[in-house]
Amino acid sequence: MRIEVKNLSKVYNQTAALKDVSFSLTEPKIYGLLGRNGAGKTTFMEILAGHILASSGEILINGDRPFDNRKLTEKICLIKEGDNFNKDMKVKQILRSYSLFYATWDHQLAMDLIREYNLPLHTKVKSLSKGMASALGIIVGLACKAPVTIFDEPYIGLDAAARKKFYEILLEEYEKEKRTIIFSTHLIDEVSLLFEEVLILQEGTLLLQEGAETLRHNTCSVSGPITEVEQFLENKEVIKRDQLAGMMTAYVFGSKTEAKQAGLTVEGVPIQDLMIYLTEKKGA
Ligand SMILES: Nc1ncnc2c1ncn2[C@@H]1O[C@H](COP(=O)(O)OP(=O)(O)OP(=O)(O)O)[C@@H](O)[C@H]1O
Repeated sequence: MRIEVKNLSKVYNQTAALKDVSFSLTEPKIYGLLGRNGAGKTTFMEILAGHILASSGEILINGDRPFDNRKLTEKICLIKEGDNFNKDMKVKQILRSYSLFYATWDHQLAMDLIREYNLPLHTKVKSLSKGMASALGIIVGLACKAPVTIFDEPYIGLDAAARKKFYEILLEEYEKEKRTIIFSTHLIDEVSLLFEEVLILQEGTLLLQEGAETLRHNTCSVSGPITEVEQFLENKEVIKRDQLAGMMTAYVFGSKTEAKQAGLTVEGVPIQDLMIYLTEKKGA
């Protein structure tokens, strides 16, 4: 589905959460929506899902506005950090209600995931542990197969193994059938390999929208003796430098080929460090 964000602003009382943001998501991809605390990510995702209204500007999904638009919201699923479900309903009832809402619901996948995450079908949401409630969110987000699926820090309380399983299944399902997945997380290093495109919000404005491959291609981590690394860094934009025992590792904008030719050890730059650098630089 084509998502067009046009001059989007949202003001809560005195706080401007989004300030005249414009961009488009034109293809089904896995998008990483990143940014520091309070950057406006949740606000954006809630407007996109039709849960709240913008103060000005708009989001159009295939040309339509999502707010109060049942035909469109049946194609969008937002899974948040918590409070996704009615606490007095049992897991089984939650699955049933979502299966009725989403025409694309995959019952078999939901049942497989219930087994995978060992969730009790007859327990009320209020009696689930934090991790179990997150697992239920993930199950719903995956099984609804909504053409626009949004995960906003969906895994509070889930352990590392359960999160890894989630990433694997997300990728597996995405490979079977591409859809627009927007993923917001602070555990960037864990998830960044999934991202095909990265958007960074900074204090309510869009700082960057770039293909993940391009980001990886245009940056590199170089290591070697301090003098050789410093020589390579001359006239380049440096993201980060670390020194230890006469050796230096630096993250830098530049081509990996050039760094290899300089005899340095070359690796990729973690997207998390890039995000920190870009948001600090703008804020400085
Ligand atoms: N309901 C609300 N009422 C008042 N201010 C709000 C409300 N929701 C968000 N804000 C403010 O809007 C700004 C953006 O918040 P938002 O939750 O969208 O950011 P975020 O990028 O999702 O942050 P985090 O990573 O911490 O979850 C913040 O300054 C926040 O305090």
